Amino acid sequence: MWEKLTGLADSLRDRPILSLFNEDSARFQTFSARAEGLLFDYSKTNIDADVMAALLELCENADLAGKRAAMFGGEKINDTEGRAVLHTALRNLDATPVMVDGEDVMPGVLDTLARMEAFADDLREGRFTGQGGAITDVVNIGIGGSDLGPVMLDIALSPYRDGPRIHYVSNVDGAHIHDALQGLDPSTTLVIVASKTFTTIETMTNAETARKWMAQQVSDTGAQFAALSSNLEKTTQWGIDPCRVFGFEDWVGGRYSLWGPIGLSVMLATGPATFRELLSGAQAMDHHFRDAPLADNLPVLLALTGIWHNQGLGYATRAVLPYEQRLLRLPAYLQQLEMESNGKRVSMDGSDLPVHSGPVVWGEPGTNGQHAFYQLIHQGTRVVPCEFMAGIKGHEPDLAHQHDLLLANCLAQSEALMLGRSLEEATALMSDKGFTGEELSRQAAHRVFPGNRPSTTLLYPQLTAFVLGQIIALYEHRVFVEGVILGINSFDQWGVELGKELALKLAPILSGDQSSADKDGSTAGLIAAIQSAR
Ligand SMILES: O=P(O)(O)OC[C@H]1O[C@](O)(CO)[C@@H](O)[C@@H]1O
Repeated sequence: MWEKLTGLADSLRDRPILSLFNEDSARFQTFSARAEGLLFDYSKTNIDADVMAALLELCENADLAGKRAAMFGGEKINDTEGRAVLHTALRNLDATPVMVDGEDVMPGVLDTLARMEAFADDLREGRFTGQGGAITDVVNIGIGGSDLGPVMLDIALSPYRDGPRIHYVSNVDGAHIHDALQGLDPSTTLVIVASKTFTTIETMTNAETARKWMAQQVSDTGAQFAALSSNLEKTTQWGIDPCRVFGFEDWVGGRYSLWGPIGLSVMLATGPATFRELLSGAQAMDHHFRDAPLADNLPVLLALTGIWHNQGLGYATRAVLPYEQRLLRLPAYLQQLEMESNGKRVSMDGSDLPVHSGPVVWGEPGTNGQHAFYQLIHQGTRVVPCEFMAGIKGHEPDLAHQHDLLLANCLAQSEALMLGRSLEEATALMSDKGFTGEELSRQAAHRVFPGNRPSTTLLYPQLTAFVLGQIIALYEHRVFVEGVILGINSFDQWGVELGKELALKLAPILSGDQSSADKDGSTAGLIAAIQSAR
C-alpha cells in the first residue's frame, strides 16, 4: 500500500519546489483549496499531480469515506475502549439525530448546553454568587484534554472576554495551584473540577487543595464548586451538588472535549453567544469535511501533506507556526490532539505499523519563534515541514501597520524556506562586503541556505470565535484522516498508562513507606539522592 508513495518520495526528494512553479503558472490555484473563508496553500511542497493521486489512493484503500461515515454515524470506532467517537455531536447545533446504540444523543447534548448557558448567564449577571458576593474569579482545575483546550481558547478569544477572570491549574506541582490561588478571594471564587474520569491524580489532588483553601473562609465550600465529568457517581461522592455538575458521555474523548462541558470556563469568560459561534464554526468545518470531495477537502489535504512529509519523505517532526500571538497555546493543544491520537505503534488489528506513526508536533507563534529556533529550520541538517497560519486582519485596527509587518514576516519565512540562498549568491554578497580568497569562501559557506524546504500556509479572515472553531475542527479531522490512513485507533491513549501506574507505586517509596529494593539501579539511585537531601 505504501510502496507507490515511498517510491515517489525517493525519486522526488531533491526536486526543487521552485521548479514546479516555473513549470506551471497556475500551481498556486491547483495546490490550494478554500472552504468557508479559509485558504489552505500547499503549493510550497513537493506535491504534484502524481503524488496527490497516490495520496488520494491511500484514502481510497483505507476506505476513508466509509470510516468518516462510521464516525459521524456513531459507530464504535474506538474499538479498544468500545466507544463511539462523537465530539461532532457537541456542535451539531441543528440537532439532526445522532444515534448511539439506537438512541438519539442530541436531546441530551442540547439539554446540557442549555444548562451550561443558564449557569453562565446566572454567574455573569450576578444571580449565582459566592458567599462574599458576585464571582470575580474562576479556577479551572483539570489536565490534558480537560485543560489544554480551554487554556488555548481562553487566550485566543481574549478580545471577547468580558466575564470573570479565569485561572487554570493543571500540574500536580504544588507551585501551580499555589501561584494560581495567590491574591484570590475564596468567598468570590468558583472552582471548577474538570475531569472526564474524575479519578486523574493531578486533578483530584489539586481539587482537594482548593477545597482546603476555600474552607478557610467559606462555610459551605460545596456551593462554590462545579464539576465537568462523565463520572457522575464520583462527582456526587466528592460532594458537588448535581445542579452544578455538567456531564458528558464516554463518546467524547478527553482531547476532543472542549466543545461541551469542558468548555464551561470559556463560556463563563466570553459568554454563551461567543461559545455558540465557536460551535458554529466547528459545525461548518464538520459539514465541509463530510460533504466536500476529497481532493478539495481541507482536513483531507492537510492530512495528506502530513502523510507525504512524515510517512513519505520521512521527516520526523512538523512545526506549527501561528502568526497570531493569541494562538500562543495552539501548539501545546495540538501536541496532545495529534500525538496522543496518532502516536501509536500498532494498527487496529494489533500488528506493527509498516510505516512511522504520527510525527512530533511542536511550535511557537511567529515572530517570536523566528528569534529562537528558525535558525535550525533554515540551516539545520534536518528538514522540518512548517505549517504557517495567519489571520488576514487583526483585532486592533489602530495597529494595522504592525499586523502588516506580522504578515510580511510570515510570508517571508515560507518564501525563504523554499528559495534558500545558493553558494554563488552568498559569495557575491560577501564579496560585496570586501571579503576575498579563503576567507570569502569560509564566510560565504555560513550564509548559504539550502532552501527547498516545504511549508503550508493556512490563511483565515480574522481570529473570531467562528474561525477558531473552524481551525480546531480542521485539525481534529486532519488527525482522523491521518489515523485512518495509518490504520490506527486515534481515539485511545494506552501509552499514558504505564507511567501513571509506576508513579503510583513510586510515591510510597519516595515517602519512605516502602523499600526501593526492586527498582532498577538508576531509579533507586535517584530515590536515594532525593531522600538523603531532604
Ligand atoms: O479528564 P481526565 O479524565 O481527568 O483526563 C485528563 C487527561 O488524561 C488523559 O487520559 C491521559 O493523559 C488524557 O487523555 C486526558 O485528556
